[in-house]
Amino acid sequence: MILNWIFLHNFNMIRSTAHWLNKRVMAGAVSVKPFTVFVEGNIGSGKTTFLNHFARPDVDLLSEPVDMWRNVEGHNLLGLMYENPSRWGLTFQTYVQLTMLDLHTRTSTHPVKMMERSIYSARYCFVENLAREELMPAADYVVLDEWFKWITSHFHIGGDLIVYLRTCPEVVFERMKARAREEESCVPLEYLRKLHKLHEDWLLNQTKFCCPAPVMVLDANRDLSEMEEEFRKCEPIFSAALQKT
Ligand SMILES: Nc1ncnc2c1ncn2[C@@H]1O[C@H](COP(=O)(O)OP(=O)(O)OP(=O)(O)O)[C@@H](O)[C@H]1O
Repeated sequence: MILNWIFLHNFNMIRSTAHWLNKRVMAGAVSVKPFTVFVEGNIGSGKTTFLNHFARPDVDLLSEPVDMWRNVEGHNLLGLMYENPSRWGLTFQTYVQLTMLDLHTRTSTHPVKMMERSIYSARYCFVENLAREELMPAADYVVLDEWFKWITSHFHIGGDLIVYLRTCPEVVFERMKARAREEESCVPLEYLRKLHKLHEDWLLNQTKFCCPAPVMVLDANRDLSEMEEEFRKCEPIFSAALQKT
């Protein structure tokens, strides 16, 4: 039932987004502001693979933000955050917010801009999880939230579409173990379950936080080698933007 709903919802959304985008392209709007896609999903859901699938000269790809957090003047902020979230949570999240703002505000001459994650998932999933798990003092949470609200009300973050790579926590847990990223070696399945729930509430159920753009849901549980088929569902939207060139 829910899968039918997702399919119909996605189909209608692709049609209306492609139509709307065509109108923008015809009006020449894309050259001013690229069609901006945020690729979201749990850890290990295949965001980088998705972005790489769309690597072409006309698409501006901003992928692997995690690399920026692993070496900040010699400090591995991601590693510190996992070692001691209560001590380093605010430091790490402040830096994530800064890097996301940098990526959001970078200008682009390409008709399509695709970003891995956004300032929204940082706030609505990761910061929220730290606070709920009481790994972040209430005062730190409030300060981060004040920054978040100020940034999102004073800058044009401007997402046009969110692609949600939807997975089961158990599936991404296996992928995460297999890729063996050093900082993630102690991440338990429970952490992925909590992040999954936060993504679901934000992007699918839309119960707690507002969504900054329409959401397209893809089944990302399939083997990464089979994901091409899912990725192709986005082609009509991106082709409409690329017609400009
Ligand atoms: N705002 C954030 N706060 C805390 N940790 C974060 C945040 N964003 C990402 N991370 C951490 O960074 C690491 C990378 O996660 P992310 O989901 O961004 O990329 P990924 O797993 O490499 O993506 P994929 O495998 O889908 O391509 C994870 O260990 C995750 O917990």
